[in-house]
Amino acid sequence: MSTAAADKTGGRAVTEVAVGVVVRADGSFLLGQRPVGKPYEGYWEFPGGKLEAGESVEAALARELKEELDIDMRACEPWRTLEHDYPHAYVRLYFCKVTAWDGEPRGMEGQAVTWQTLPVNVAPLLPAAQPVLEWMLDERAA
Ligand SMILES: Nc1nc2c([nH]c(=O)n2[C@H]2C[C@H](O)[C@@H](COP(=O)(O)OP(=O)(O)OP(=O)(O)O)O2)c(=O)[nH]1
Repeated sequence: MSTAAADKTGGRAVTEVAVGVVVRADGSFLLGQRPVGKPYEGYWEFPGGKLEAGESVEAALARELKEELDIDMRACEPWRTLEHDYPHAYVRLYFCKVTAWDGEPRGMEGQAVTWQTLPVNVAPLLPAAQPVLEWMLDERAA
């Protein structure tokens, strides 16, 4: 018998993803460009990646930020969760604000990285990264 969850995901497993909104004191935030060979290559995204088995969101994010950007995360605060149905996967994204880290971010996988403010001047963004910009605008207006 199908359940609501199975209907929503089309019977697929949910891919859980830890995503960092890495924010500097001046409000600028980091975007990276997805490397060649990944789904949506060339699209801009917030840094992060899939949780490994048994891994917490925070541990996954710290690992991904080290692997992708060579920074050591020091402070991370869970922010919002978003689900998105892509052709390649049904994803659940755990967005966290990262406000303290050691090191200077650089693209360790050959990807471009950029500090941005609103409105961003890069495109396209991943479909499930776009709402983050609206959340930031909402917070700024509050
Ligand atoms: N990092 C990140 N992923 C996002 C964002 N928005 C969004 O829909 N996603 C999706 C795209 C992918 O389906 C998934 C992340 O998986 P990924 O392939 O980048 O993860 P990974 O680095 O662990 O990949 P892998 O090469 O190890 O398989 O989440 C975002 O802003 N940042």
